[in-house]
Amino acid sequence: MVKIRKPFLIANWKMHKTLGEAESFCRDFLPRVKDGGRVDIAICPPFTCLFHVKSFLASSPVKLGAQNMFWEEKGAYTGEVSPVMLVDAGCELVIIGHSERRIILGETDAMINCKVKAALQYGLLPVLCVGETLKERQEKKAKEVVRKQLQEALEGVEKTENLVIAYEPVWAIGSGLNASPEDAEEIASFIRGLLADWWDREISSRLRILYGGSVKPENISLFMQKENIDGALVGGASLDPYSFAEIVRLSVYA
Ligand SMILES: O=C(CO)COP(=O)(O)O
Repeated sequence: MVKIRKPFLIANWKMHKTLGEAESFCRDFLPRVKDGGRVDIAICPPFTCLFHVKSFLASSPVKLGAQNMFWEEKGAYTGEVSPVMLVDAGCELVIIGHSERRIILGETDAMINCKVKAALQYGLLPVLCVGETLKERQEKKAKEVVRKQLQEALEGVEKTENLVIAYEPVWAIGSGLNASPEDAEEIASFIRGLLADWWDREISSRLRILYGGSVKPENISLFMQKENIDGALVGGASLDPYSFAEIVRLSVYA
């Protein structure tokens, strides 16, 4: 199948890696992904490693991203990091609304909406995460939940191509239990349909929708073969340079 959208593979390291470990990853990973023409690749390290990782990415096609940010430019917000600071550290993208932040840290759809708007305002590509819990899936509410999360996150956001949506069912994250490629495709296609209704079909057909949740070299091709899945947001398997490089390689040839 020929897709018009370029595959996008994003490593979300979550709260893993010291400076030394990040450096060692870069030394092993970057020589394996020299050809950036056919796929977009990004690494999202913890804040403490951003600037250091950027120094290794200078001559590579790999982009730098953050895992979160606050929406204000500066001020008395102890512990927060602003979009301006992320751009300054070399970031091009930022993950917003990850389920771990929603569930463990109490992030609301309204906060996520502020973050999406701030990312766009400061020139960062928002990677907006949505996805249902196991209970919601069992109650057949997956689409309803995803629709509400998307609607609230994009409230007041002008139609734009500078957006990536990551469908990450909560029960598939870090569990080893990936969603079936068919279930993931059903939701990805639902998301594309919503964006076509809310914005327009042209923009919606160009937006990249990623799947996330227990992606590994053994299953990436199955997801990439689906019409509406344009890549993956990878947690655990992105911590190992060889496994993430293999995921990138397989995503191009699926
Ligand atoms: O949360 C994820 C990526 O953001 C997925 O994590 P795992 O790949 O470890 O399941």
